Amino acid sequence: MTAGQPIVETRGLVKAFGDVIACGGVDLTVRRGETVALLGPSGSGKSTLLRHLNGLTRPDSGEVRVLGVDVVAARGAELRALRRRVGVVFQQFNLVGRLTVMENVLCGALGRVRGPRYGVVTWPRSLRAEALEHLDRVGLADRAYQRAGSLSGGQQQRVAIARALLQRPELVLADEPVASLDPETAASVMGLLVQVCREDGLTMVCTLHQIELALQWTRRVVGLRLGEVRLDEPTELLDTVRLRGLYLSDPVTVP
Ligand SMILES: Nc1ncnc2c1ncn2[C@@H]1O[C@H](COP(=O)(O)OP(=O)(O)OP(=O)(O)O)[C@@H](O)[C@H]1O
Repeated sequence: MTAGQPIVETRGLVKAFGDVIACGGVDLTVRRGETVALLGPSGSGKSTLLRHLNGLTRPDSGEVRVLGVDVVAARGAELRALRRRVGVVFQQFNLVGRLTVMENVLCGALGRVRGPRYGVVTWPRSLRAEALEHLDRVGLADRAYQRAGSLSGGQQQRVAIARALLQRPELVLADEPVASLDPETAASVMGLLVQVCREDGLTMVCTLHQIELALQWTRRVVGLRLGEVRLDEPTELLDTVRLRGLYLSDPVTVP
């Protein structure tokens, strides 16, 4: 893909759960290399929008194209192939606590090997070396053979980032990646996530609750409210006061 090419495109994306309109006709284009934060109050549809991007949720109507793939039409092998190109970072890290840090990171490469793996030594040496490099990038190479469950929340999320990188993704989706962390750890993990994505030229879309982190680390903010895009601007044009407008109890428009 060339620079600036659309990586994510949604057109008229509608998704309702009963009477609740989670996405009310969302048009969104994210280009290669962008780092985008989805902001908005609880229930504004951020996670639902994100889940459409790797086919975890299917829309009632509208189009979703990711990395050139029609996600709405994709099934089976095509959807699995797309998901191998999309790294996901979850709020709760989703590590296997009883496995070592290294084994958790290696799980990011499951789409690149054939057959099951039992223990670190059954993975190709080249993948182990690559996993260790990513652990080094997130500052945890010295913890490679420790049980993942024994790490702090911030460390576990760093392992999850290394796992996502080992997938060699083109797009990273992060659903509230720092919501479970204390403010200082949240800021450093968010900074790390953006830094590694930039270093590798990856496109990143995340949902966030912290306005300050969006302003500090992402290049563009898409503000949602009641399932609609109310704001879509480069971060450099935004400030805390304007973004707080998204969260007011019943704003007609964001100033
Ligand atoms: N699987 C589901 N079943 C029923 N309702 C759902 C489902 N998923 C989402 N919703 C509803 O859709 C709306 C949007 O939810 P969503 O989780 O996308 O919002 P959000 O902005 O990510 O919220 P939060 O910041 O609290 O995570 C909410 O009213 C939610 O209750």
